[in-house]
Amino acid sequence: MRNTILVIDDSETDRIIIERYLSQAQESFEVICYPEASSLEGILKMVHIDCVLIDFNMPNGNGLKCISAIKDISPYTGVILVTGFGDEKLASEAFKAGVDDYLSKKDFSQSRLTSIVSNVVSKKRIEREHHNANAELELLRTVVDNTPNLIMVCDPETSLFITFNLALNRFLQLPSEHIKSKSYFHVSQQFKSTDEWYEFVETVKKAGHYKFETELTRGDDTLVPFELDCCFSNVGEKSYLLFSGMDISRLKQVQHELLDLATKDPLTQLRNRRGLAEEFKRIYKSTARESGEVCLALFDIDDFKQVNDQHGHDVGDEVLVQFADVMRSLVRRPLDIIARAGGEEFIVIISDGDRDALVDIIRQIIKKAPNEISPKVTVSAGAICVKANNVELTFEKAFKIADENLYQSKHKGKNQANFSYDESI
Ligand SMILES: Nc1nc2c(ncn2[C@@H]2O[C@H](COP(=O)(O)OP(=O)(O)OP(=O)(O)O)[C@@H](O)[C@H]2O)c(=O)[nH]1
Repeated sequence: MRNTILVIDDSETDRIIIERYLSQAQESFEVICYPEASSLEGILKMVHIDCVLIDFNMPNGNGLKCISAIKDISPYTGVILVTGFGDEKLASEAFKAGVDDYLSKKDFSQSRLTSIVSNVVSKKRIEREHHNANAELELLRTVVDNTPNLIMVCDPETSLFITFNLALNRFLQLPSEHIKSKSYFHVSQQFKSTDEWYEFVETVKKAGHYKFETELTRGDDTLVPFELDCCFSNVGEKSYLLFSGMDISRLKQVQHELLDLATKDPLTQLRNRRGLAEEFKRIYKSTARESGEVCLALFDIDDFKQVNDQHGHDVGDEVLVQFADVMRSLVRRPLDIIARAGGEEFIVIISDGDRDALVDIIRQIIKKAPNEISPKVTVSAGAICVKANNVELTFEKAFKIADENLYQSKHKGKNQANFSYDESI
């Protein structure tokens, strides 16, 4: 790399000697010479100068006066004061003013000149690189502190926080000195013991990079869903566990809302038919394991067209909502399902109980509906009740049989339920 040296000396002979010495040096120097200091500021602003050699004694002022100007404009340009006198007092004054070195014309030689210039140039380069690295670090720290993501660095041995960003202060509502005495366990209930922590550390070590979803405890003790990205970093002899955590509560809420939109009937707030076949399969399998009964029933409001025709569509809607409430009041076990199949048709899947209890729930719905719904309506049902480990039954087949029984109920005069049991399938 070529270094640019600016020589300011009113003696032409000295300028020529300095230029020749530096040009012949092993290091690559580009030399610019000026007889006086008036254009110093302009040059420093326009050209990158690695080092200025300035003569102490010049007709329009001494070199010392220019030093602070050089330092102000270009703090990482080296300054070497050149003088013909060379006394100790001047040297100490020059260093106080900020020169990087001092060269007396008395013991001027090519090797002395080039070695002083080289040293000053490399010293200033190191200072500049150091300054730039610090500035980059500071910039990085600002970025890290301004990211909304949680950045946490933990000791893999103790799980203690080594360092973290401001987002963690805000999340925990704690000052840094308090956080530094805490560990990852303070923010997460993910691990029940230190053994589980070590197991996790090993998993990250093996995977290199590990991403997972978890809940972190905020300062106000609320649990917030987070996606954590975790990896190992070695600095010197020590290993650190780095976490970068993104708050995914909004994402989870949107996912939940989308799932609701996809699976919920907006009028009755019951679920719709989506995913019902898989759910029936799951319930059927687990009931079969316990040799229990499963009942699938189809309900249809009788003469519903007349309700709409006589009272209007809005009242018809209200009837549907009221019937949903009637079913909710009777079908209440955690595994039970009530869904709107479409129009005025509903599906109930119940499994927790013996056959008589399940049949009774279906009959109670039919009995309760006319008393609870206004304008008064009756309801018909078709159902299938089976001992789950007795017969193989898919949702589609159960639905078809229940639908045939519903047809029978309508055909026989409505306001009733008809059932099929495993013996007849
Ligand atoms: N208000 C309202 N009406 C609906 C909705 N979905 C379907 N319907 C109406 O439900 C009525 C169903 O009529 P039908 O299929 O003839 O049956 P029904 O009058 O109940 O006669 P049966 O089933 O034989 O007792 C139709 O008039 C549909 O327009 C809804 O979301 N809201």
